[in-house]
This record gives sequence, structure tokens and C-alpha cells, in this order.
Amino acid sequence: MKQISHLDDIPSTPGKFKMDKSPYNRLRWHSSLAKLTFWSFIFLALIFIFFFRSPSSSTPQSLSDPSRRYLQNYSWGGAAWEKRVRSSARIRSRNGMSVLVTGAAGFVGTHVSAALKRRGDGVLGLDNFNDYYDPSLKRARQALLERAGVFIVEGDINDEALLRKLFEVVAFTHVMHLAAQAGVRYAMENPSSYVHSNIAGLVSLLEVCKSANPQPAIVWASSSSVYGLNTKVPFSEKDRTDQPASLYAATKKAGEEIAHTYNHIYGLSLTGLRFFTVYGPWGRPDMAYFFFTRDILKGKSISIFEAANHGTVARDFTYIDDIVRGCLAALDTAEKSTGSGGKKKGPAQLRVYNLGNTSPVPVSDLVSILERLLKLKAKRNILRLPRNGDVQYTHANISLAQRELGYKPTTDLQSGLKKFVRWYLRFYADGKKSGV
Ligand SMILES: O=C(O)[C@H]1O[C@H](OP(=O)(O)OP(=O)(O)OC[C@H]2O[C@@H](n3ccc(=O)[nH]c3=O)[C@H](O)[C@@H]2O)[C@H](O)[C@@H](O)[C@@H]1O
Repeated sequence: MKQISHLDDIPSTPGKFKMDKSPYNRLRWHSSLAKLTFWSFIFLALIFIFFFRSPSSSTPQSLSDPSRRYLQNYSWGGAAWEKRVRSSARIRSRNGMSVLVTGAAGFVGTHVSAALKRRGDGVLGLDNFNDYYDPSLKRARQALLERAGVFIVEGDINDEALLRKLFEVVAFTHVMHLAAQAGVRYAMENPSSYVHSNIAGLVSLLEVCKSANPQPAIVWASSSSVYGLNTKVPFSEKDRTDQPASLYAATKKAGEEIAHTYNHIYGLSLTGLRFFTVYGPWGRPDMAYFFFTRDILKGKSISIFEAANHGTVARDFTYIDDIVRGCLAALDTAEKSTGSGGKKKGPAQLRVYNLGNTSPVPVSDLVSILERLLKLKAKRNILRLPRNGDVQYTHANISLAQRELGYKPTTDLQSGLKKFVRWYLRFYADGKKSGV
């Protein structure tokens, strides 16, 4: 009240309270009009900025939104960009699907995107092209997909504004979620990158999918590493998965639980695929078969791990083409999500499958195969399996995938590595690329 009486003490100005016709007062009146015009202009300018530069606009995006500042500065949006998005995702076959493939410039992502496109499905890629390994390999995969008609949007799965925009432009029927921080041993070097991509990124994606109308069905990459320290082999989906040996494995296991939650609350159809050490052409340079090849060619020694008492370390190495068939079968058999407007309407499908090869091979045998294919002797340095997240043995029981997806791997390690080596030698033939 005191303040009001104080305001009341100020002499009233003619422009505000009295219609006085003196020239002086007219001047004051004009100055108020100028102020009003000025503030109206500012107001209109703000409205203009809001509508024409917001994420749902058609002009290119920068990181003006503070919640997106921790993301790398990707530029997206604009009429030309939207046209490319739409055209890439357009279905060109009867009963085809439109699939958003995250991690499309990655190893599995590239192969799956190309296979979907080949059979007439609409495919849009998304990738942040991070430098976990040589980004020029990712760029080469991008060029490959570009030629096949697949556009890869550059952006991060943590960027919800971008994801929402993509769903606004295309009503994706399916999401193939392969973007992740991969690698078992690197988790000790950069733990937060696993949380960022495999947990926060997954949640960001599921948040957008749950609100999309219609909700897509989601197939995503889990990992054989969720079996952790289990000793009962072969690994079955019914086995326990509560003793992960690496943070990587823990984040994949967390992903499976998060998938359960989004299925339960929002009716999202979710299928997790537990991949077993996938290898092949266009593979990942951080994986042993890849850098063993590089180092054998360079005459550098390679470290081969063995368990206590010269125990064999082995992997159920699975060839990329078999994995791609498994991924497509998972997409084809995925039922629709049941929710809409962020609300569940009924129970939805929730599945998890092993996609392995069912025949584990010791790492030392992998090296022998590479030696034969490269016609070079490896300099073997035998080391005790370090306690850095690696497990001694993986072996998939694939009967569930066989029954429900018709999954049947057909490539043995020898034939698969032959194809990998042929690709490797051709890809790095010019000597310009380093193979790292
Ligand atoms: O199956 C899976 O889920 C996982 O498969 C691989 O993980 P990993 O099997 O450890 O593959 P590599 O890193 O290529 O290692 C293969 C084998 O070589 C051994 N190794 C690795 C590196 C090395 O210097 N020496 C060596 O003997 C490892 O102990 C392992 O037995 C992938 O890197 C993971 O991203 C994936 O999730």
C-alpha cells in the first residue's frame, strides 16, 4: 500500500491522465506514441524470431536452445533438408516400412540401411559421426549409402528437438536403433560416453518414440556381453544377466530394463538383439580381427589374450550378413506399438533374441586364419586376459531366434574373414588411409 501512495504522489502526466491540448503536452503524447511503436516493433520481432527460428521451423538450426548446448553443433532443418529427409524415407515397395536407422554410419547400421533400401523400404539414417574411431571410415560408409539413396542426418540421439522434428517430417513405422558407444575395453577409459549414448541417448529416443503419433516399433542392439560372468554355455535368453563384467555390458543391460519400462508404461513395441562379436567388411577398427589384420600387415606384434592356466579365450564370431538377416527379420515380425499420444492402449510386444553363430572360435585360431589369408606370419604376444571387461568365452543358443525369426547363420569364420580381408586390402590399397 505504501508503494501505491508513493506512486500517487508523483504528479500525473498530461499524456497519461489528461487530454490537454498544449503544444508541450502534444510533444509528450508523441513521445509516448514513439515508445509504443518501438515496443510493438520489439514484440513483433520477438514473435518473428520465435516462429521462424524454432526447431519446427524450416530454417537451419543452430544450438540456440540452452538444453542442447552440450551437444555438438550440428546444423539441420530447412526446406531442402526436409525434402532430402522425406525422399530418403519414402517407401518404394508394397507393404514396405519407413525406418529411422540410428548409427547409420556405423558398421551394422550401414549394412542394415543398405539392405532395407535394396528391398524398397524407406530408410533415413541418423549419426553423430563421433571420433571414437577414424571418422573417415564413417564418411566412406556414408558415401556408400548416399549412392544407394540413403540420406544420413548428422545429429545426436540426445537431441530430442531433432528427433521430434524427424518424426514431424516422417511418420516412421519402425526405428532400428544401432547408435551406441560400443567396445568393451574402452569403457574404462571413457565411462561417461557409455552413459551418454547407451543410457541417456536411449531414453531420449524412447521419449520421442512414445510421444510420436503413430508410435513406431523399435528394434535395437543389445549385446552378448549382458551374459557377463555366466559360466553355463551356450547362453540362452532365459539365463541370468545380472553380473556384467564391464560398464559397457552394464549399460546394455540397463537398456534392456529401460526397454521394459517404456513397453510397460507407454505400449512401445520393443525388440532387443544380443549381437555376438559381429565382424565383416566395413567393420569397426577397434575390434580385434580388424586391428590384428592391420598390425599383421604392418609387421607389428599383436597381443593375444589367454585365461588362467593357458585357458582358451573364444568368441562366437558372427558374420555381418547373418546379423543383417536377423535385424530385418526382427523388423518384419515386430508388432505395432499400442500407445498413442503418450498413453498406452494395451499390452505391446517385448522381445529379446540372441543373434550369434553357435560355434565359438578361440582367438588364437582367428589369428591363424588371418595368417593364411594374408600369407603373413603374425608376431604373437600371448598375454593373460586383463581384467578390463573382457569375458573368457561367448556362445549363443539361437533356438529362440531360429523359431521366431527364422534366423539361421550360414557363414563360418574362415569364409567371413576371407570377405573381410578382401575388402580391407581393397579399401586401404591406396596407402592413404591408415586402417586405424
Ligand atoms: O558380442 C558383443 O556383444 C561385443 O562384441 C565385441 O566385443 P568383443 O567380443 O570383446 O570383441 P573384440 O574386442 O574384437 O575382441 C575379440 C576377442 O579378442 C580378444 N582380444 C582383444 C584385443 C586384443 O588385443 N587381444 C585379444 O586377444 C578379446 O579378449 C576377445 O576375446 C564388440 O566390440 C562389442 O561392441 C560387442 O558388444
